[in-house]
Formats: sequence, C-alpha cells, structure tokens
Amino acid sequence: MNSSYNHSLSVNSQLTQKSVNRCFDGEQHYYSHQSTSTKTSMTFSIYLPDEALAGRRCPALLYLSGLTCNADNVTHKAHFQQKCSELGMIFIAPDTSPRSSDNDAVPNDERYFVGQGASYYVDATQAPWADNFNMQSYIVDELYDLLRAEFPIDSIGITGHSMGGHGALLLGFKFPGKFVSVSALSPVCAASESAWGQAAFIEYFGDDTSQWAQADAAKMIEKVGQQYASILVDQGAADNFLAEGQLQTPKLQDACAKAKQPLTLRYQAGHDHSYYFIQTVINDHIEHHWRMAQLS
Ligand SMILES: N[C@@H](CCC(=O)N[C@@H](CS)C(=O)NCC(=O)O)C(=O)O
Repeated sequence: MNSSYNHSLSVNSQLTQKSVNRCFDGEQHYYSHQSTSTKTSMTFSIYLPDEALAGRRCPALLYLSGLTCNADNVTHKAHFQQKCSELGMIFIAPDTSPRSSDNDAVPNDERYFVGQGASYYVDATQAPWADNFNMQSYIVDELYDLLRAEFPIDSIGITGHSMGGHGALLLGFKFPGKFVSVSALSPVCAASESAWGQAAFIEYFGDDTSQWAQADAAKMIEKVGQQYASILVDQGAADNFLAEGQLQTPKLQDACAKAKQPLTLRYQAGHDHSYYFIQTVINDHIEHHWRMAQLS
C-alpha cells in the first residue's frame, strides 16, 4: 500500500459529493445529482483507484444491482475494492430506480419486484411509470455521459446481479457501441418469461408484447448476434430463484448458441443468490472486464 497519496480529482457542480473514504489504494466516493431521465435525485457510488485520482484514464466497470437494492448493497458487501485497487479499475454502482417517499411524486408498488427498488433498467411507456421509470435512458445516456465527463474513464464494461444481470445483458447487447465487455451474476436471463419480469412489464409496457421482447435479454442477444469476444456468467447452483424459474438460465445458453456469442456459464455448487455468492466470484468478473479493456 502507498504510504502517502495526493490526488487532483475535482468534480463540477452537477454532482454533490456525499462521502469519501480511503479504501486500499483508492477512495470510495458517493455522489448524488438531479436526473432529467427520472426527474428525481439519483445517488451512485464510485470507487476510484489512485491512478484515477491522479487523473490517469482507467477502465471502468458499471455494476447494476438487483431487486430491493440501492448503491449500498454491492459497495458494502461485494468486496470489490481490493481487486479494483490492484488493477486500477473504476467501479460504479448506480441505484436501481427512481425513489421518493411521496408516492404521488414517484409511483411505487407493494410488490418488491415492481416499483421503487425495481425498474428492470428499461424506459416505461405506461402511466404512471413513464414519467420517472426511465432507467435505460438514465444508465446508457445520462449517467454514462456524466461519468465520462467527470471522471478519467478510458472504457466502460457492464455487469450486474439478478435484475441487474438482466440489465447488463440487455443494455450490453442493445448498445454494444457503449460497452467493451459484458458479464452477469445470477442474471434474470429472460425477463418476459419470468413471473418477476411479467409482473413489472405489464405495469411498464401494458400488453404490447413487442415492447416486452425489446426488454428481454435472451431475445435481444438472439436478435443482434455476437457482439463480444466472450461473456462471463456465474450462477449459484443452489439459488432458490433459479429453482423457482425467475432466472431462466437455459434461455441465455440457447440465445448465445443461436447468436454464436461465446459464453462462459459457470454453475457454482452450493451457492445461493446472496452477496456471499457475489463476494466469491466478483474478482473473476473484475479480471474479465479488465482483460477485455486491455484488448479494446
Ligand atoms: N427475499 C428478498 C428478495 C430480493 C432479493 O433477493 N434481492 C437480491 C437481488 S434480486 C438482493 O441483492 N438483495 C439485497 C441484498 O442481499 O443485500 C426480499 O424480499 O427482499
């Protein structure tokens, strides 16, 4: 570890810095900002290794979280900071959805897989969701541009867990020009065919199944074909949501086979859906994205 450090990073007034903590050879930061996509304040965490703090461009990994999460879950529980410090990788964790305690300002739903803490990283087209639930635009346009403007980012890879794994696969294949690498942990692979996704999509899109197909990761991969040299997916073999049919992992395998998209899919014996699993495999994902960034 460095015995001393000095950094020159400063951000402009679009961002409000909420916290800074030294962590390995880098800093864990939190920011909030007013979003035009969601019409709410949004919070994200960003880990900046010392190279980035000194203003040198680094590869970045965007991590999309799962149902019920905000930026804290992965930042506090995944233990990604040490590997990112070693490799010189920036790690960004946005919130999962717009939020407000006033349900007239931002709609909500008592089901945890619909509403605040959900979103599926799509742009909703139906009332009352369409005003705020524009997380696709938030991630691939607004936050993406903001991050590139404010931080010394070289290239961006995308990953995520569960609903966020769906988001990483969907957005990675829908906008391949924006990302240099894709991976996922316990992803919802075919949201339009899982009970969680169906409950959300009927709210966000109504019964227009063409919009459902546009928001389904496996269908998107099949439609657009190979985009990456390889993608990495880890899945706990003892995950109760896999057994329940929420994740539809074989549909991802079928889609990648049809798309001729090389896929490394690993079933990890004994592992469940929790952050203990994520902690176990996160370093492999960071290394995957780091390797892909070197090739880009
Ligand atoms: N049983 C959970 C289902 C939600 C869940 O398991 N969420 C996953 C993502 S799909 C998660 O990461 N939870 C937060 C955590 O473990 O810190 C609940 O009702 O809250």
